[in-house]
Amino acid sequence: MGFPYVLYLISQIFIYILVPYICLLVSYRLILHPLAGYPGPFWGKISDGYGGFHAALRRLHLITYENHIKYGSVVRQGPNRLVFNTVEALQDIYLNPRVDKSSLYSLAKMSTQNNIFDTVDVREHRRKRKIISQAIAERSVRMFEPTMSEQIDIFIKQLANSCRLSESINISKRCMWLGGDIVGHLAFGYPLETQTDSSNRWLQSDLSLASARINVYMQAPIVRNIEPLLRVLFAKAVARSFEITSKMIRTRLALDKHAKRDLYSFAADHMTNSESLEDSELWPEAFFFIIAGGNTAATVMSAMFFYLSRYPECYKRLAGEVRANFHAADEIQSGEQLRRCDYLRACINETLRLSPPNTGTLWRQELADDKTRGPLVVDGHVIPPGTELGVNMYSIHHNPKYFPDPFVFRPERWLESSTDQLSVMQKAWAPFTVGAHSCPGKAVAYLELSLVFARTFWYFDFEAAPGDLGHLGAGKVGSLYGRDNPNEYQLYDTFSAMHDGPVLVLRNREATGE
Ligand code: HEM
Repeated sequence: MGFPYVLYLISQIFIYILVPYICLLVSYRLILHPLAGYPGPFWGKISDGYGGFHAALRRLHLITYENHIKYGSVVRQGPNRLVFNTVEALQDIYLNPRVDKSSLYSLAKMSTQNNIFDTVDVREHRRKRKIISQAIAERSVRMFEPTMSEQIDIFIKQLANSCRLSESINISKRCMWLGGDIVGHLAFGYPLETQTDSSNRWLQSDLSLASARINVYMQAPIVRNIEPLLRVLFAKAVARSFEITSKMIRTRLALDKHAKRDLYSFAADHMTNSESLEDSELWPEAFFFIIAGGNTAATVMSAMFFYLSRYPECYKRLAGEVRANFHAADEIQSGEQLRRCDYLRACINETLRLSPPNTGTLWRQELADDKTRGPLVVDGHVIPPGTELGVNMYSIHHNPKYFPDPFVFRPERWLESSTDQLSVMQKAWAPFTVGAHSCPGKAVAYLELSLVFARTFWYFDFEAAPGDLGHLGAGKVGSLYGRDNPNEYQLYDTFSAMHDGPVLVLRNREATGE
């Protein structure tokens, strides 16, 4: 066997084995895995400020590994990206009229019309925001409360049912169904009924996929070029999403404009509207509502169930507060009694700190037509035009400079800290972000979370399921990428985070006699 033959053999091995292997590996690690949105060995710990796709790049050594917790207040992510971890940067970026959403947001567009989220034109965004905010402003939320309340009653009834059957409950799933059903009503006035009927439950997983898509495109815009291929690969998912959206639209259009307190009733006169999703300006907004409002609230609920089942002192204090403030289940609604539940609000705020649903970096950029003289300065750094900027939400919420013992669930910090410390924490706490694009759904989220927990504590006691089941959702000792803390609820950065667990067992409260 001569030398040329060996060379030939090596080249054949390279062409037929190594090249396909590398292609498969790259497509699996870079595209399919992050798109699928499932936790696995190639997902980075979010605390590094990169999460999702960048974790995959890092694994392939295509980017260097730098991390806030090790490297401090600002890290470079790629040639034109800076991620900060300070209060100064939060204000300099998100509250700065010279800075707005990065053009990356336009990559999220799904139909021919933009929605509020993927609109990067400042004036156009302002117009949409004015209309949409009305639908979820505090006053409108009060009118929507009876509908929300009905959905929460279904959630409670189903928990009671599982209690009766002595079932362990994966609460993450229940919260996803509840969150989806509430925003289905809020957006389209439509009963998705995922809590009671399993046939529409695929919607939540498809929406998680849509959210992972946004994340991948924002982390690596080049991947957007394979969208036509993805539409073929995920044709079934795309078709059924369009089918259900059309059904929701037809059902809603058959009713009077003001028959429901939903987004349609507020926006119908102000946005172009048509039965065809392609032409309508309103329906992409309503569809975005389901992504924005369903999964986010479900993440906070799941995380709060997790932390309360791990911190018995907090559990006891919250149970005591709820049971002392209300005398009957039907009193649990918005109003003075709910407002008096300070510890409940502190638990929600502490969960939003530890587990913000938008765990990653919300990218911003200096406006292209910025006429202001002088360079843009963020936290003392001069920023070259075109640089993408952001503060990583997970990192700043775990920065010990602002939150002592950052990994500990301590709702008391929101009630018992000194005025100075409280002011520091409030400036660094931004789960709804701040500025022109901050979340307009905050009032909906607080009411939903408060009612869910007040009613759950009214009817039940709960704890983590025994054995291995009870560890679902927790970090595991020995895991890589910082996922080794058994007391930390695990989130996966797919723009609006994914999660699984905790699994709980519930008991009916004896005091209620049920
Ligand atoms: C705990 C629950 C929630 C959290 C933590 C949250 C967080 C956020 C964040 C961080 C943004 C900014 C995203 C960005 O700049 O890229 C946002 C935007 C938005 N959220 Fe929420 N959200 C929650 C619930 C809701 C709910 C319940 C609704 C609607 C019913 C909603 C509707 C929206 C809308 C329409 C936007 C786009 C605002 C704009 O671009 O001007 N959110 N949310």
